Amino acid sequence: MILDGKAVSEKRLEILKERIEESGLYPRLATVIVGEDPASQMYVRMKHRACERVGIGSVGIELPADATTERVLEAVARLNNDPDINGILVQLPLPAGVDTTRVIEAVAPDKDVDGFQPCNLGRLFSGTPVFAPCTPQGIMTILEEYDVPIRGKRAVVVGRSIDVGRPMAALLLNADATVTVCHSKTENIEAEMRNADILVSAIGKAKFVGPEMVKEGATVIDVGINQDEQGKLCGDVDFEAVKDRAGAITPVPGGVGPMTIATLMENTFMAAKMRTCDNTTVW
Ligand SMILES: Nc1nc2c(c(=O)[nH]1)N[C@@H](CN(C=O)c1ccc(C(=O)N[C@@H](CCC(=O)O)C(=O)O)cc1)CN2
Repeated sequence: MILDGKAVSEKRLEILKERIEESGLYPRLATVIVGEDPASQMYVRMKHRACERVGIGSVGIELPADATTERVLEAVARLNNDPDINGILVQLPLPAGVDTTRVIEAVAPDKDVDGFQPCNLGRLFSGTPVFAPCTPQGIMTILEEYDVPIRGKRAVVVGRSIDVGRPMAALLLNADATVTVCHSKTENIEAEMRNADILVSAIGKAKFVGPEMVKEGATVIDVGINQDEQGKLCGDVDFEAVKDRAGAITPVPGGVGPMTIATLMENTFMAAKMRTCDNTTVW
């Protein structure tokens, strides 16, 4: 079975559009991009287009590649204090000269629709998430939409990044999976991966996952955004080689990527709703 993230994202965006209309709210997202990385520019454009589609206002802050950490922190502080902004997203990766940790930590937790701020990651790991990072939360939505069983299953997450691997492990654990996180120092990684009922690959190595690493019938989730030898977009999984062994698999493109953006829209609406509840939020 192909897990069609594009189709799921379309469905979720349509539902969200209706909910936003019914709410009478006009949520607003601010994006911050530093530098001119073409891929980051494309993702930010996609986010603004999605905002327009569902009825979320958006503003884009563009800073030059040589912006200092202080300059980026100033922009974030201004957005934190702007009562018209519900969600703030700092597009990653930031240029090498900018301290990513300081910038992420500076985002107000109740506007952190990316879910990377330590308060939000802490809540996620304590089992009481507010905003979960968009890519792993989008994967949970795909699993839910396709009724993939999680409780009691063995899940293996390959990659331990703050934006995908670690929060993915927390979300699967919160859903009662038995979770293993593998990384570059894991011994006998293939044996770990072959144990997985749900295998999530987020390592950024083109076609790294072959059929010999996949248990027959496993659900395989590919978070990779890589280029193959011909420069064509491909995932971490060798899709053609693995698809007949897997029980279910996400393609690249059209799998996890579109869900990242749909989830960002959902998080932004949630931020706007939380603000209107009592103007204090859970923080
Ligand atoms: N602040 C953030 N930065 C980054 C995040 C994030 O969640 N927050 N994730 C990635 C990039 N990303 C969104 O920012 C993203 C990546 C891919 C896609 C997507 O829909 N991809 C399409 C293919 C598009 C193409 O043609 O290249 C797909 O997979 O079908 C959306 C968003 C890193 N930075």
